[in-house]
Amino acid sequence: GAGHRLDDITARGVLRVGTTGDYKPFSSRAGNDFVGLDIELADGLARALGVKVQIVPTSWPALMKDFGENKFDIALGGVSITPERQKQGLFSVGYLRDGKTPITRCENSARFQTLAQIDQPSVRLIVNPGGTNERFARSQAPNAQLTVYPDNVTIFDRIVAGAADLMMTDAIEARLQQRLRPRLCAVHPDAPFDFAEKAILLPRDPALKAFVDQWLRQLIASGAMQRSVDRWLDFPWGLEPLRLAIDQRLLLAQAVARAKWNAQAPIEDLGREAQVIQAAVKEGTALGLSSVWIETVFRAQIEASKTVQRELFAQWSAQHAGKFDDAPDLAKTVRPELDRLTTQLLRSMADNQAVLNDEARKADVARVMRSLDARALSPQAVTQALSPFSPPW
Ligand SMILES: O=C(O)C(=O)C[C@]1(C(=O)O)C=C[C@@H](O)C=C1
Repeated sequence: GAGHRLDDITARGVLRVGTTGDYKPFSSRAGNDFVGLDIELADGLARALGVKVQIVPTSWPALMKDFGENKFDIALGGVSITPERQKQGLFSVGYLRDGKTPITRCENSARFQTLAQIDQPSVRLIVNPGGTNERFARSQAPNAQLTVYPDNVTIFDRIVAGAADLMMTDAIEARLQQRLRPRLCAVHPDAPFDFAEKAILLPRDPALKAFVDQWLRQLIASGAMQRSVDRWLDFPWGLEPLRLAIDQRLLLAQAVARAKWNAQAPIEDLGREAQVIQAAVKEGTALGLSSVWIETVFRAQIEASKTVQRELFAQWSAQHAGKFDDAPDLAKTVRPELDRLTTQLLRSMADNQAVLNDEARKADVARVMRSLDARALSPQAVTQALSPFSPPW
């Protein structure tokens, strides 16, 4: 029963942790890999309990239902203490004080200082559903035009694109997003509209709560909590577009391989390789990247692509596979797509030059870069593709 969950957890040897994975710096998901301040907290808590962590993905709208259905033991990831949630479970002591503040395109900062300014029919407010942000928007700005937008990750791009005027969210997230998206400004993160505390959602087991509270109090009192918060705010989240470009390029090697298999063409095309490198050097040097660095990165991507293709060819040969019905056209569709990714890769390299060259941030760079979907395709190709960014991988 709920009264003996600490015993259940220790007997099982596993702490099941519910988290949404869509809320930086607390909980961020890439594939099946979760990172962030609260993931680190979950790891630390499990270590203190002498058990392993099992992450259970959930969402803001489903959080309390999943908790009620015992899909996980505890939940964290920027979860605020609210009276509704307190009806269903216990909360640990708070580990971070925060509150709602607007985030908007910087030129609009002066227009959205107060709730009176925001609560107007002409104002287009955007909000993610199911959590305290939606509750705050509906209760504090009922006269504004409200768009409920379900993707917490791309919602900030809607503001950049001008599809919405502002969002009201926790100051810590507003601060982080203004770093990631220079056109956005957190309006008054030091003086939020309200106050809420982030805490760990717990089952109604006083023994578990006593253990968690004691552990958290020590972290807070020693200053370790503040150091973690600072570190996760400063985490190189901005590298994600670079990781995505590398991942997409590797995944596209499957389409290249299918086209070549059907055409019975060789995997290696040195003429095309020279073209790819030359185009990348031209475009990248204009962005301020060194030609040596560009060439190193693109050689690695090409080698990784050939690894994927060779592995697939070996598999298809062994299966005596025939031609594919759905092979794409290499020249008309696949290579233009690769060229588009070249641009994306170079831009994100240029945007992140300082971080990538910072010896002190090597471990964090590795942490962001490692979760590639293409790992399921070929671990060796992933190692090759990532090798220029922080050896050894
Ligand atoms: O475009 C191709 O033909 C590919 O196989 C892709 C690619 C690349 O990664 O850019 C890889 C190997 C070839 O030698 C040339 C280019």
